[in-house]
Amino acid sequence: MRMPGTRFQSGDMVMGRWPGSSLFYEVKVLSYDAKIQLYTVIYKDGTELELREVDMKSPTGFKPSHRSRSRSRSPSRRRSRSRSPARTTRRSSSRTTSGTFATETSAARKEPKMKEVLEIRLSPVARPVENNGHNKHENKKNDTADKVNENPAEAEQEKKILESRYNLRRRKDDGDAKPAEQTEEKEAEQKPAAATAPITTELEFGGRLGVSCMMLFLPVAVLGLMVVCSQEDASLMSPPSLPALDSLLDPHVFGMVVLWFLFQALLYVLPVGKVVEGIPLKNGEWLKYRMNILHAFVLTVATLGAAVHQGMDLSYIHSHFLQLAVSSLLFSVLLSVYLYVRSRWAPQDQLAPRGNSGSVIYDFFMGSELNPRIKGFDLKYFCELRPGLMGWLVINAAMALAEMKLHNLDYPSPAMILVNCFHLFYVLDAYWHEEAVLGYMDTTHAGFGFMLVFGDLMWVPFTFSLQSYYLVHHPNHLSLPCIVGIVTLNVIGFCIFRKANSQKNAFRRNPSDPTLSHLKTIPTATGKTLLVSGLWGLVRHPNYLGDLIMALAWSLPCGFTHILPYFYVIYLTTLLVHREARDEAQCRRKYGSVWDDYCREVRYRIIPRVY
Ligand SMILES: NC(=O)C1=CN([C@@H]2O[C@H](COP(=O)(O)OP(=O)(O)OC[C@H]3O[C@@H](n4cnc5c(N)ncnc54)[C@H](OP(=O)(O)O)[C@@H]3O)[C@@H](O)[C@H]2O)C=CC1
Ligand SMILES: CC(C)CCC[C@@H](C)[C@H]1CC=C2C3=C(CC[C@@]21C)[C@@]1(C)CC[C@H](O)C[C@@H]1CC3
Repeated sequence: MRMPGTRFQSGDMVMGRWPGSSLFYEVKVLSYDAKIQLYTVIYKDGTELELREVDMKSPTGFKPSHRSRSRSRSPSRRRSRSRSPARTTRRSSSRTTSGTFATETSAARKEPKMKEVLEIRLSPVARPVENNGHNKHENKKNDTADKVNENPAEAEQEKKILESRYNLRRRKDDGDAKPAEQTEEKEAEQKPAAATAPITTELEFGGRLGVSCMMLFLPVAVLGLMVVCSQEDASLMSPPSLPALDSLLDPHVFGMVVLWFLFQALLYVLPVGKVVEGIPLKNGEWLKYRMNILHAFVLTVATLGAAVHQGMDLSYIHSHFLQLAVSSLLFSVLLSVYLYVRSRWAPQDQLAPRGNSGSVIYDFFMGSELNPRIKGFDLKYFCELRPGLMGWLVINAAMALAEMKLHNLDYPSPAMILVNCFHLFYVLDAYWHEEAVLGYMDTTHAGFGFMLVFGDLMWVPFTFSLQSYYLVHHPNHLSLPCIVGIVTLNVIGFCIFRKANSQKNAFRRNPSDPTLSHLKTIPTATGKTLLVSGLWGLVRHPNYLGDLIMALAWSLPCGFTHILPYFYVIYLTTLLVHREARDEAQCRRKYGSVWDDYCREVRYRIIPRVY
């Protein structure tokens, strides 16, 4: 793609300086950000970094060094042989000239060792996700801490070297990198150019065909599961008796879905709760978010409680379950169309890196705009936590009432109580850690399109509540030891999930946090470090492990007669395995060969000794 006003163009193969050295490697130019005047380039080993124009040269005039022909090694392979990239910077240039596609300028060879180092600007670091607003600057210092090195003096020395040598800046589309300041001198030197969004070339989910199939199949699957769940024989093998199609779309029910969405939107804009800064935009602005979800939850419970007290029958949700799902689907489609249309006018620097392929169907599914907002109203953040997750809890409560009504019970069954309590606890935990969601992958990387809209507004409330829906029609007796066993399993899962997430969030907020000083870490070239001990040394995604253990505990109260209540476990396993692979690819791009070092250190992905 043509990038006006720049010396290098997207797709050009040029020589890019390896930060902290005088070595130049062949790199491919991916894009240019005019606002911060940095090129995103990719090295041959897959490391993506951002370089200034002064650190890039045209390939003509470079000669490969002698040894380069016989021993081919990428910058990071050289590094990984001995040390992490942070440490590599200490090595003398003579030792590092043996890479094939590493070539050294003759001028650079003559430079004294310290002068070889670029004028360094330390990589901007992760934005705090749970404590935003206080420590922007503190983080810049802290994230360079190298805790692998147990000797404080040496660690300090290493930190200084990093700080003084690195001129790396993480790719902006990694989401949490704050654009670095340019010196006035440099700004004057560089020509302004139009901001362009990188074109998505690697299509996920099987590309256009894959996402088209998903868009047709997923809604049908949700409705199919709901129909099967309500039948006496909830077997996936027995053909379900289908409801009349014209009964599925009820304008009254659709009105209720819209009302629910608007009610939650109203609670979101209430001027209560603190406002925090979230992820930065490509133009360097920080988005602001209001944290008032617990207020919204309490007000929702109070409003529904008052409505029930006034005679509203919550079991309406049970009797109109399918219609509600169809209306939510229709609402999701309409919202996704709106999002796609508005994304066509969105500024380039606000497009999501994964949803800008140029294919209508693919971009509609993935979402083109990263953070679509109407004034300050953030549609993605709002949908991720509010109408769907709260709707899920309301559906669960309605199912408990329906069970009592259907079976003439004074109280819901123990199985129903367990399922309701587990789900409530999970959602409340997410609400308690509301700010943490600002740092999760979906918030930082994903565009807001059909996948997430449908996921948030139809998939979450109507598939996550299948267990309680199932129990209405399929009571399951639980003995006391069973109850104790299931609760214990859920507690174990929750402890792993919470500890892993809190540890990572606290570490990203402040890598020098004294409560985490016992944990080992490895540094990366971006200035960020990775945890390699404790839960994060056991597997690469301990938070996923905890989530999966909880998922199992939620299904067990439904017994073993049918597979349907285990749908959530199957879904979550599939989603998290896929998500892990996506995250892995992303981290490999971000951290280069240090990620491989990390993977060697922490061998298993989600389940210790198994996977
Ligand atoms: N119930 C459900 O349906 C779903 C639940 N979830 C849950 O949501 C939560 C968030 O999940 P998700 O956003 O996918 O992923 P994570 O919260 O695990 O975030 C992954 C990021 O963490 C950082 N990271 C990875 N390894 C390390 C390490 N060793 N040390 C420090 N940082 C590391 C990397 O980012 P960087 O280095 O750039 O900081 C990586 O990109 C999870 O608990 C998950 O279980 C998720 C999806 C669906
Ligand atoms: C349509 C597809 C099948 C995929 C849908 C995916 C979504 C349902 C999930 C994507 C990421 C999610 C997260 C959560 C809920 C499910 C979705 C929206 C949480 C909010 C659940 C509570 C956790 O504490 C945080 C999670 C963040 C990611």
